[in-house]
Amino acid sequence: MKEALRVEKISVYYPMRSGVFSRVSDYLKAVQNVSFSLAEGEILAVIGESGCGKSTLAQALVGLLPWHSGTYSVFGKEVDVNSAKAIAQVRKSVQMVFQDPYSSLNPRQTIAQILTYPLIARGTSKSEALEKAKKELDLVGLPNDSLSRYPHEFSGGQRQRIGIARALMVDPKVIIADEVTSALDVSVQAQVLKLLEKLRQELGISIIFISHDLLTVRSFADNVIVMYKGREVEKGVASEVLKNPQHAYTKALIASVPTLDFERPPQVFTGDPSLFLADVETPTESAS
Ligand SMILES: Nc1ncnc2c1ncn2[C@@H]1O[C@H](COP(=O)(O)OP(=O)(O)OP(=O)(O)O)[C@@H](O)[C@H]1O
Repeated sequence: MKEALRVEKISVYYPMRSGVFSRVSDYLKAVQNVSFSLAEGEILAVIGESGCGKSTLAQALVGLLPWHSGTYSVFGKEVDVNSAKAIAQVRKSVQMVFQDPYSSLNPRQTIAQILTYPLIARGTSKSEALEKAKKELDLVGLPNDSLSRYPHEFSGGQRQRIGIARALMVDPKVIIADEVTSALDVSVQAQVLKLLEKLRQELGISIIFISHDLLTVRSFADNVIVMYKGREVEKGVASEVLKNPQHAYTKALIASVPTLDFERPPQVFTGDPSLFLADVETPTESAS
């Protein structure tokens, strides 16, 4: 299968500021040396506890955050990760759908304005953009009369569909879905997952699926990366990693979801958390 994305050793740091002049005094190393490859039509899950760097990774992949280091290729073409402009270009083929369907849509804009903006900004005519918006609304299962309505007139699941339709407006090859179901009811979650699966099947779209929900990841994703404190600790076929985890942290993560572990009774990890990183390469680069 063709490779959609290849990321080698991406690191993303947040500057920490202190003092009267708000100088950068240190860096928070939110993502450190994470590598992966994403094939066309693949669903790759990224899991790990809150704060482990999943959203930071996602945002860096679409140029919303600067890279500290690493290399990036998109459909075989190397991207200059030191150029914010070059990474922003990636958004022509890599689109992000955000966690919160309530705040990710501008409440003052109609759905028509929200959907057509990315195309009109690129020079497409209004009528052509509107035709495309109707097509994408149809694909995500919303009626055309949604176009004249505002985000508050829709349910959470419908808003998430609108978020997905907005991403689809530029015909992306990859969608990064950052916790797209976590704000939704269970039954609505299933509908959104079904929609993502349809996009993969019908359009061959690859999906990076960021989630806390290990049960969903086990059934939905092909492969998984497990992150802990900004680093990858384990990766592989999702069903295998979640059935037979090798790393102490993955085991602990799974143990916190007792229903996932059919073969062993529910257990709580009581070991030293620092052991999780014992077999992970320690980065040597400096933030300066
Ligand atoms: N804008 C920011 N400035 C400084 N630090 C940040 C910023 N955003 C996130 N962080 C920190 O970076 C680390 C990684 O955060 P991130 O949001 O990527 O984690 P996450 O795994 O997506 O968490 P969650 O599952 O809760 O969304 C955390 O320590 C977080 O506090």
